Amino acid sequence: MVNRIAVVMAMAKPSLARAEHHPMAPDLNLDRTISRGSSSSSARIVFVVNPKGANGRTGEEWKKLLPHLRSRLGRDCNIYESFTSGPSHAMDITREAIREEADAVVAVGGDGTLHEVVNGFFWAGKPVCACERDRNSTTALGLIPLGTGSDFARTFGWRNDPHEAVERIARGLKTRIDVGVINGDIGEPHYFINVADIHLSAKAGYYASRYKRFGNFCYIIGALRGFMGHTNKDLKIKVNGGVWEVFPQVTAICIGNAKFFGGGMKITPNADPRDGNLEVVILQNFKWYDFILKLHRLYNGTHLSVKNVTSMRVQSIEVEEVKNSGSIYVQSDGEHLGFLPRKFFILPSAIEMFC
Ligand SMILES: Nc1ncnc2c1ncn2[C@@H]1O[C@H](COP(=O)(O)OP(=O)(O)OP(=O)(O)O)[C@@H](O)[C@H]1O
Repeated sequence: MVNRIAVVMAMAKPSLARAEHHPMAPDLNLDRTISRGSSSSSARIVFVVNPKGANGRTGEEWKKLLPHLRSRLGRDCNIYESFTSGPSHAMDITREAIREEADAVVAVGGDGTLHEVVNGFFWAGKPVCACERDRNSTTALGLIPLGTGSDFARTFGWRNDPHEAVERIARGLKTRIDVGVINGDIGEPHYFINVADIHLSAKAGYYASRYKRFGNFCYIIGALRGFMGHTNKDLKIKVNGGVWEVFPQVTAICIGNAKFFGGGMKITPNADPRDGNLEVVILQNFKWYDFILKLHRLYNGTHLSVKNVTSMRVQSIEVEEVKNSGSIYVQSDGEHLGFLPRKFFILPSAIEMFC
């Protein structure tokens, strides 16, 4: 699909008129057309760029990448770029791109940007679709990992190397991946692609996000801040719609569609975003010194045999406090999502992704 024709540069804003080379679909009302393929079948790819990702590095790397992007994809694709103006904007851009029949939406940034793009694939609890489009042709997801942690990419062994990422898109190979869903008192469901987590790690992540300017060091600052005032809590858990079970003195629960979080910690080492399951890892009765003694095992994914660590594969899991305090943090893909109770479940093969 992605290997033909010539580069056309159009640096002005695209009009709402139908694209000259894509008569069946309207031009995308996005920030800018970077390059225009010359065939009527040119794929339309929207790059959603967070210019502030990784402390501004994403925006700079994106600018440097453009000449390569044009030369590698420009012959075959109409390429659009759209810069996010702030939190949640990537969701709106993605929804608009899907409704306007984009062939792919590519998140350019970190896990937060990817998370928002994934959430943009859904609206009011259903996948967004282009009304007039053939049911068999959907919008694919792509990723140019350029964030601080870029943890989702690690599951596939992808580096923060934008040239490699462009190559994956150029190859055009795709795989269907699962998406996690979170329901709670938040009205609409929320989606995650990487890891959702509860209690200490989620609190640490909440604080880490305030210190992204320090790069990966933000996770250490977040962890130290998370420990302040932390107490392990008795939680009730229901797996796959079964019976409620009490897990005493829970330190953290991590629910992985993929393997890594917190800037490279292999927390759910058996998770695979293509297997229709979530891997749940429960840490109980951990003290601060346990993290120091066992940190290397958390990073290399050998912690499942450690005392007070439980793991299971689930399709759904509900988590509540035994005594409700409303203060147990919940995080999804590194984004703060409020507090318990919550239900998590898997949507198998929900999105097609360049791999
Ligand atoms: N223009 C913008 N200005 C400020 N914040 C933005 C802007 N666009 C998006 N954001 C927010 O920035 C957050 C973090 O971005 P992103 O995930 O790309 O980088 P990161 O946090 O450095 O990387 P990682 O999540 O992999 O650690 C996103 O969740 C998004 O809400």
